[in-house]
Amino acid sequence: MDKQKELRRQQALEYHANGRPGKIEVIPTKEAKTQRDLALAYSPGVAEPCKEIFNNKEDVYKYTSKGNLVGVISNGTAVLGLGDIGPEAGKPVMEGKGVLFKIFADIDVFDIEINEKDPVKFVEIVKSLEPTFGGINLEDIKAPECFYIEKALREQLNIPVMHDDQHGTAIISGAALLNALEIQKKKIEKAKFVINGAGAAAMACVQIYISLGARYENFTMFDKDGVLHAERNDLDEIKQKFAIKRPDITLDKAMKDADVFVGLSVGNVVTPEMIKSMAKNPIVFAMANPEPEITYEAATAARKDIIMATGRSDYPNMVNNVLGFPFIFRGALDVRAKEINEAMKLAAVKALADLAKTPVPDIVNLAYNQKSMSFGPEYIIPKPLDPRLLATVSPAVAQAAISSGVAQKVIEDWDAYTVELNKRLGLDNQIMRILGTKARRDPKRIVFAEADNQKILKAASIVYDEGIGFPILLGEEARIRAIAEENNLDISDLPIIDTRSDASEAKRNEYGEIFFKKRQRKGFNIYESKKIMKDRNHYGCMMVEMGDAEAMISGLTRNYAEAIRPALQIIGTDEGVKKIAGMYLLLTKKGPLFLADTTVNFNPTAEELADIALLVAKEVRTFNFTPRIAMLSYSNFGSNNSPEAHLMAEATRILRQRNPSLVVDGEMQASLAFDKKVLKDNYPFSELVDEDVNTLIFPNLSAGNIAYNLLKEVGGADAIGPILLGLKKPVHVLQLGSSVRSIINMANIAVVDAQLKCKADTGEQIQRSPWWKSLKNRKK
Ligand SMILES: NC(=O)C1=CN([C@@H]2O[C@H](COP(=O)(O)OP(=O)(O)OC[C@H]3O[C@@H](n4cnc5c(N)ncnc54)[C@H](OP(=O)(O)O)[C@@H]3O)[C@@H](O)[C@H]2O)C=CC1
Ligand SMILES: CC(=O)C(=O)O
Ligand SMILES: [Mg+2]
Repeated sequence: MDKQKELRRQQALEYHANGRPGKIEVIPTKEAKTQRDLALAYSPGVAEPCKEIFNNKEDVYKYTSKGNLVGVISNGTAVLGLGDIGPEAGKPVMEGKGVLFKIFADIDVFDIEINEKDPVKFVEIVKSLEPTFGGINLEDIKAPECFYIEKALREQLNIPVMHDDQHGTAIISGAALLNALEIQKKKIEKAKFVINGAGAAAMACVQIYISLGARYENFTMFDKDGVLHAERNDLDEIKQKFAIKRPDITLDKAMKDADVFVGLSVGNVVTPEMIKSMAKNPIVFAMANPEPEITYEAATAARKDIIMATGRSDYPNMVNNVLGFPFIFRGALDVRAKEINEAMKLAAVKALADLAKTPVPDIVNLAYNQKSMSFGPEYIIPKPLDPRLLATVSPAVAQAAISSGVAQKVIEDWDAYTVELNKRLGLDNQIMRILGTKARRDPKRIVFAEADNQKILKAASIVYDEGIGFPILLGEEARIRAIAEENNLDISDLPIIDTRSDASEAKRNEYGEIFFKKRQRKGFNIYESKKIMKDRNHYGCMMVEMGDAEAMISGLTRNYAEAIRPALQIIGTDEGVKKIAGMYLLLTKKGPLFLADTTVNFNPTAEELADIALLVAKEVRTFNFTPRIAMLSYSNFGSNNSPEAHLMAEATRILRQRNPSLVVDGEMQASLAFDKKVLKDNYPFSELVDEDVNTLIFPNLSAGNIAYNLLKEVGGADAIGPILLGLKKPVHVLQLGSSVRSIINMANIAVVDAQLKCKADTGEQIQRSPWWKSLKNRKK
């Protein structure tokens, strides 16, 4: 295994093993702290809902989590393309599906791995679980058993049951196929299909293609034993429908002049020659996971007129059932559908296909760092990070359930339903995913000034491996290599600069002279200016200033003020900015919150507080949020006459004067900022009465710093920062004790910041560097 693959393997294992093993946990939805809470949650209080449900079974939806709980159930017989690896080995995938259900559609999941291959017994087991679940998503169960299992469960259960590998895949690939055919100007009735794989996913796909207009006689299908032909006596009823008369057809013969290839089998079974022999404007969906039947690179190199899709997220056109199951179940659960029927599946196909043709919103372009993604060969289906999927696919499915008579609950107000869906999604959990994707589209060079720190080095190697940026490591080479070796980190592609070494002397002198010009009347002579370049923070900032890198990350082991000073001396503040400030982004249950100043200014004046708020507002907008600012205090709108309360009232006044369109109010208590009812009842004049506050400005550094630390440590919020605001170029200083994860988050933010600030620098210099070439090659 090459080193890169080994690293990824280790990271995946570490990801799963770190902290609480696995990827999911159960969290109570009700207060369960006091004796009273416990008496309600459990005995004696719990007996009351029990009795209600006993009298009326339907009330189980009212008093328990059943209505939002899906069972992801597998016996591990066809796990991804890994085959029959058993229920325990399949559990990480099932937990993963649970994660996707939650983050994309706010559906809770119990993953259930069953040690039973006998389909009849399997059905009995799953059937007995009906009381627990609002729906059942069967996963990674091999064909042909899965067909019997799904059919039997659908017939016998009163809750929606869907085998994801069959219908989830069929729905997504059906939508992608319709759009690909349209772009390639082909008619589905006439298209010739080659299907490799005749298992769960493939059989459902071909059946949906038939419902969409494809003809049986235009299919040539293969399984492990070759082409499905009439003389074979091992074909079950479903395979027989696709059997052809010619037993001598091989995959390469079948591919000649085919319009569409669909792979749902195993990786690397299709050659470039086969792709070359296909008809004009071919469509290739190589969907085996994790290795497709042919790589994206090989297929697109073989044909320029191809539309190519895989099941992977790292290439254009990801045709993967993740685009379906969360949203389909959301719609089905919300109308308490008894089943997921053909009408609902076709509604999902149409909704997905149509969504791809509508203008892509900024947030999706931002996520994929595209100026304007639009319907075409590299965008035939919406992106999984598209926040519109939930509010588009789920209502279509719900509507179809209602019209086809399987819904037990009717939605009257569709607008309100859309609002509810969007609320469920919450932009907060998307924000880092979006920033990560954006960073990866246009990675920048990041100087890590303290690369001889184990956490930094680990983060840097992940930043490189994930394509977020190109780390340049500052520090003593032998020491850095030893740490890498000890931690099994591959840093062979990363440049290391020892700022103290003789080899760096020329550069030190060059930077020193420039530094001297900047600081000669501020206490530095030429000798000191050159000498100070031995300091990694000075050297790193000079690299950013001179365009030898686009961003710097420092701190962690240092005094904060000391780490910022070189940035101020060398890079300086943005135009019009008098003072820099520090902000934290906290991902809380109430959504993302931006807090300032948490890091830099001890006791700002009212003018300075207004400056800070304006800097924060600008940054918040780069995250694609509209800033809605509360100026915090212990006083509400003049309720206290102290100088501190006046300070925030005055800062609010100045802010309004400087930017009348800004949504801001204060001074106010933090609790009031989040309690719209109390705000409305008592202060109906406030600008924030109908607003969801997302930005908090604190009266001084103590308050800001204490608040973010409490939110992080006690409130369970994820903290990202400190994000330095107001510098001309991105330099970020880590807080002592930052985790590897938060260093990576900072690198993401630094790269996105650099994309905005250093547009001119992404040229030749990066492209010439060996690590850029190697990363590009890996991504191809
Ligand atoms: N992108 C996506 O969204 C999805 C992708 N998949 C992928 O599709 C693949 C199949 O999954 P699934 O249908 O659930 O599994 P199944 O086990 O039900 O089906 C596998 C099928 O592939 C056939 N097969 C195996 N090896 C070959 C080969 N060398 N040439 C031709 N056919 C072969 C098998 O043949 P036989 O019938 O003779 O055993 C069988 O028909 C997996 O790689 C999976 O990851 C699955 C679901 C969704
Ligand atoms: C995507 C999926 O469900 C599979 O590959 O099995
Ligand atoms: Mg699957």
